[in-house]
Amino acid sequence: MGEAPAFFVDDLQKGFPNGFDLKSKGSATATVIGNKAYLIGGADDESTLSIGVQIFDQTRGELVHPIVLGTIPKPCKGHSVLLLSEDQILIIKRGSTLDDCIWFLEVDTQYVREQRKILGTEVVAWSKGVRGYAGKPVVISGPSGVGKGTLISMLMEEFPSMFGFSVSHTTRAPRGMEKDGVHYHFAERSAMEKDIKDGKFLEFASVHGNLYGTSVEAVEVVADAGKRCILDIDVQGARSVRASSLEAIFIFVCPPSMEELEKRLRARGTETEEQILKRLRNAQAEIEQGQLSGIFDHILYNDNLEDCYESLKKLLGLDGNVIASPKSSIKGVDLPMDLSLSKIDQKVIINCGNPELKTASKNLIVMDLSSLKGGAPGRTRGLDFYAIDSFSDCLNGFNQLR
Ligand SMILES: Nc1ncnc2c1ncn2[C@@H]1O[C@H](COP(=O)(O)OP(=O)(O)OP(=O)(O)O)[C@@H](O)[C@H]1O
Ligand SMILES: Nc1nc2c(ncn2[C@@H]2O[C@H](COP(=O)(O)O)[C@@H](O)[C@H]2O)c(=O)[nH]1
Repeated sequence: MGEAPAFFVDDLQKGFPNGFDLKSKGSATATVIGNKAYLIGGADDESTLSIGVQIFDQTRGELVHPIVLGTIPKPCKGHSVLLLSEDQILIIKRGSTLDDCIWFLEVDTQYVREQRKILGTEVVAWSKGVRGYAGKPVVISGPSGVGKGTLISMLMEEFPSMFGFSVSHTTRAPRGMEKDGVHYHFAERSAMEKDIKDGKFLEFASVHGNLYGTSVEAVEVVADAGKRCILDIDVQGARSVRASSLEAIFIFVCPPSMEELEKRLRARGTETEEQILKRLRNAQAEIEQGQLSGIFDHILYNDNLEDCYESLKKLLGLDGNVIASPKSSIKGVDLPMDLSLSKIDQKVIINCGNPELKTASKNLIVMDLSSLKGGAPGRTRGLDFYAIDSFSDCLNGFNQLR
């Protein structure tokens, strides 16, 4: 037998701890984890309600305003919460489409703990649930001129619906054909430094005299499109991502020789002589680190471009046996304003209680937590929904799996 429904979460909303002013018009929810109550929501006006987060520390009797990382959900007309674990709260936006209704507030995951240490204050992080089964992000590193950009362009051209490029920020000047927002977000150093301080970057590094970095948003945008994210970053950046909680595949691209690397850099014709020399000086150390640091899962040698591209596809599982993503069962539904949530083992059941639910005669929508991957920093991938007639369908299905 599976477990009985854990609880109906809306009950939580009735019992705020005493001793503080919630400043809400009755739309906020409180979820208690240990000695902390996470207060989510608050009124902007009568119709749309922003989803702010405050923490009431019951031990100290203090209301804390945490640093909130990740993209904050857009205001909505109301929300429901469900405590998933000691480190994560599920938020369902009422009256939203299934593509924008599932959000996770991480309160004590590995990422949040790391950020709390770095930022020295209370931190929470949002991660939006996105549909689709895109694989782990792919980090590609290697010395300047080795051909990373060329390989990535080939991949994106052959598999446009599968991969999306993480557009980095940089303080370097654009090259002739480069477009802001496409190749890079070209940024002022002071603005970028402020954003780094505010926790908006997954990683950053000083490379060849300029600042480069991957914003959390850059990775989220790709996941929102249901695509697999590709990051073209230097070895220091790869090291930071490896140390972070973003699960990724790490690939290092090596040149056949330093002479060939120099030839490619010069032939590209995008750098001054001084910059070429700087990049070549840095290349030697990067190649050593790439091969010996243990950061990378795979090393590719880019001698012949076509051969190297074939090897890249092979290690990404793209050599002819592309597995089709499972199709989501429900599409195009708007969740009603009036819903309740329950949890049976790894399944969250959204009770829409509305026979006029547009897609189906069924009022119970199931979301399977066991298929979820990723999380902050970035999106929570692998979201899928299906409809059932009754709670017993869920229990039966669950029993059959055992
Ligand atoms: N296997 C190869 N053989 C010959 N030329 C190549 C090969 N791969 C890439 N190139 C060429 O080398 C040059 C550098 O490639 P690319 O710009 O992709 O390097 P990169 O690693 O992205 O560099 P950076 O880190 O500076 O952005 C380009 O002109 C590209 O056409
Ligand atoms: N750590 C990071 N490194 C990055 C990022 N974006 C690019 N890069 C690396 O910088 C060098 C130089 O790039 P170029 O476009 O000026 O030739 C190259 O090795 C890139 O991989 C980033 O966001 N973070």
